[in-house]
Amino acid sequence: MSHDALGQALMIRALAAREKAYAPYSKFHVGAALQTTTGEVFDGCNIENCSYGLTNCAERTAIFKAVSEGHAKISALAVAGDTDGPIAPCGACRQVIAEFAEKDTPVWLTNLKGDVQQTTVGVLLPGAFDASDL
Ligand SMILES: O=c1ccn([C@H]2C[C@H](O)[C@@H](CO)O2)c(=O)[nH]1
Ligand SMILES: [Zn+2]
Repeated sequence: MSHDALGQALMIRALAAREKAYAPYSKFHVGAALQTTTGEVFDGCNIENCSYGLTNCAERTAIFKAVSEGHAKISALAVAGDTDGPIAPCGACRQVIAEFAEKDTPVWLTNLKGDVQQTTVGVLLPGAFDASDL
């Protein structure tokens, strides 16, 4: 599959996962989809809680699903939300993404209008704290 086709497939999967969002408080629905280095695809949605700080973002839901199934290496990621421009992952998710991806791992950020920003994990979190700093 070409790079562009992979991005398209993951964005479609992220948009589908977004439909499952549990977001009764913010009403802001987000979906994410990733491919692992072993070729599997995992997706996730945001899951809120009445104790707001316990919310899990879509990106981390997808990553935790993959890691808990034994796939701890991400080779590509897409995120979709109903934003004006392409969605911007929060800082917490950028750090968690960095844990399981390489700096040059491609990331597609999109919205419901079809705006797309193709970036990389290293651009999303320059100067990341990582395991080599420990
Ligand atoms: O990239 C993002 C940005 C926000 N959210 C969620 C968290 C919360 O449930 C809602 C509003 O911030 O959107 C995500 O899941 N991913
Ligand atoms: Zn987040």
